Amino acid sequence: MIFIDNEGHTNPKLNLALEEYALRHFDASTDYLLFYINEPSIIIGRNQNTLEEINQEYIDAKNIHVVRRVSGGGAVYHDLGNLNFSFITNHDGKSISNFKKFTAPVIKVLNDMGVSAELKGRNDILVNEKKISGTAQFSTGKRMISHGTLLFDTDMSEVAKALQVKMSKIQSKGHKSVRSRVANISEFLKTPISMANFKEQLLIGLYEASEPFETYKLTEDEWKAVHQLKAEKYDLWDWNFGRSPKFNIQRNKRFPIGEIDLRIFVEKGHISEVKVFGDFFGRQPVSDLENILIGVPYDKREIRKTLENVSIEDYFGTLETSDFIDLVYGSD
Ligand SMILES: Nc1ncnc2c1ncn2[C@@H]1O[C@H](COP(=O)(O)OC(=O)CCCC[C@@H]2CCSS2)[C@@H](O)[C@H]1O
Repeated sequence: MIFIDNEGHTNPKLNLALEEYALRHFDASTDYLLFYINEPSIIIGRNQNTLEEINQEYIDAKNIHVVRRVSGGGAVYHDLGNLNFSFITNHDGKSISNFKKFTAPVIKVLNDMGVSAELKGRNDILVNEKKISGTAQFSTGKRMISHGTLLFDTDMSEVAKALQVKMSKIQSKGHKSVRSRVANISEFLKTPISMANFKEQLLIGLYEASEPFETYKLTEDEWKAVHQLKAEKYDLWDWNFGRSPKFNIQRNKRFPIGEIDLRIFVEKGHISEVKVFGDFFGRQPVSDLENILIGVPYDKREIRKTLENVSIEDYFGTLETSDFIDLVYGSD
């Protein structure tokens, strides 16, 4: 087993790029272990609709990263109190759902620390019925990633707030997260230890489970390639938001001019169809407004920009542009 040194980076986009790079390009004749800790972020599963998983207003205000990962499963919150472990190994054709193999050594180390952790359900590690770790896998060709979180001393109020979805009435085939009661490992330790110490103990425990163990430092060229993958994938709105499965939203609201009922269809992150119904009267056919919105990324800033020079009153009578934007994107 070779331990990959991530040099203490805490940018989730860089860490996920490093993980994917190692999966695709590192020596396929050996196993790797990577640890990473991310600054506040929500990490979305491969097949999720990002907007159905996040509290957009909250994450904007708090500058929380939103990043999609390559593995499936639900959305989790990371901060500097959450340690991620990632095994990069060969794929034997069977073990793609064999989480046990990868979680067992981690659980053993926790048990040795006096924490009564156990694997529950398909892929959660629980202590006293509370989740302290969520895991997921991804495979490509002969290689696979089996990775998981370890809530050590994460700010739990942030977990709840950042993942509390406000976007209403969305329908999609996106994978929905399974919400659980969560806890920090530090709560279950008799003697308090720091994250650095926890990380070290975990590494030593995993080391004992699979000697020989050495550390690998990436070359300058490899780091360059990791940064390139970050720039071309993990930094992009198209990957983090746009790649969501198609969804539709239905919203209606009563205004002094009458009721407006809206249906929006979003594909590959862009508005593909809009239907506006209602008992309002405008000077222009509302289908013109529907057409203006087609092709626009389903993103509040982009929608605002598109409607900047559009006279909303032409379509509805007395109605503020901001009220219409709130109807299109939601303000709740
Ligand atoms: N950090 C963290 N760890 C464990 N559980 C969490 C965390 N954040 C939130 N949650 C809880 O899990 C559910 C979602 O559970 P769900 O089962 O839907 O999803 C997962 O567990 C995915 C784990 C992905 C692990 C990857 C490893 C490296 S990068 S991310 C969420 O609604 C919260 O209740």
